[in-house]
Amino acid sequence: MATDKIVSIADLQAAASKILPSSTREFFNSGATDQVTVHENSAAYRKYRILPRVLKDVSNVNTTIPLFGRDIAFPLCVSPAGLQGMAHPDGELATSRACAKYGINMGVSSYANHSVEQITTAGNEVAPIHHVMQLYSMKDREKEKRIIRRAEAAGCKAIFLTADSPVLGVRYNEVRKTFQPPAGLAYPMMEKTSEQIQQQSHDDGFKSFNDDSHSWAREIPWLRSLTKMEIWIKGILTPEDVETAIEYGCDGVIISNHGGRQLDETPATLDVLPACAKVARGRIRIHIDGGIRSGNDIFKALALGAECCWVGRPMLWGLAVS
Ligand SMILES: Cc1cc2nc3c(=O)[nH]c(=O)nc-3n(C[C@H](O)[C@H](O)[C@H](O)COP(=O)(O)O)c2cc1C
Ligand SMILES: CCCCCCC(=O)C(=O)O
Repeated sequence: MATDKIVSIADLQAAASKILPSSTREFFNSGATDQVTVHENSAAYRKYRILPRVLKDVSNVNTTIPLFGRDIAFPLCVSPAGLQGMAHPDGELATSRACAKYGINMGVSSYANHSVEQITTAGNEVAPIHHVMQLYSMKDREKEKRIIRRAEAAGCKAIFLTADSPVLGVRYNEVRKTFQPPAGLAYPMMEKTSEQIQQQSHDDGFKSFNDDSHSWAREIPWLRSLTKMEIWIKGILTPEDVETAIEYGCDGVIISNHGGRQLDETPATLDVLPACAKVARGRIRIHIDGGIRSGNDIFKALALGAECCWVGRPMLWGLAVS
């Protein structure tokens, strides 16, 4: 499809899906087991209709919102997603430049194929942009500390602790295709070269780093003792966990099910948003991701209690066609 004919995220997905090799396409597009949650994340937005009031002056609308100490252009940011080098050689550098160009913020995955220093520099060369550093709870706490220190020194404003991944989701397509990151891609934040990555299966790689004994009491005070960056929890789906995040003094939560890639048959994030926003009562920031594919979707999420939306796959599809 000619890029000037791409007018929607569905078009972008179709165009990217034609270009990408099948194992990359499936790694990006699919989710865990039967992908019930992948589909419901987007379907949930179709359950709501928009009732407009008319004869309102819209000649001068302001879509900005404050986030991490400055205004972003509109209530959308780019979720942390690993392995962007599979979509485009510039990977996260290109994402950072695009976010800067459009005045929004970016999450940097611990499994980025470029370093946080390179990524923050790339965006800031275009325009001022804020980044957040995504973290998993790691077995090697010294390595985790080094990631935090590097992120802080590179100017990141927050840690997004991903809380929904004690183990990597069971993704049938990754098993069927024996998914392996392509040779040549490294994880500089995890201090892993391409050669080291190739020596392990994708799943074993994740297991070898990830600490499945994680807990609120272990992670949050420890992170707080190490950094002045804001601490957000990514992957919350219940009002009870919003309340716990408040008790632990977290700055924000991302209502997220990891785009349906972790535990399948968790509810669509939009469906749990109102109850989560209700308990927050302005005591903690509430953002959302999962299945957001249009301005209408952003409008609905904001109407149901989110302050800002984040997107994962649309950015990967954009990288693939650029
Ligand atoms: C290919 C891919 C890689 C991802 N990698 C990470 C990651 O490293 N860390 C993380 O917290 N979430 C990761 N995510 C989840 C995203 O941050 C986000 O929660 C999800 O993509 C949002 O759903 P959407 O893709 O429907 O917009 C990844 C998602 C995709 C599609
Ligand atoms: C060993 C690499 C794991 C990358 C994990 C990225 C991720 O969170 C995902 O959803 O995939």
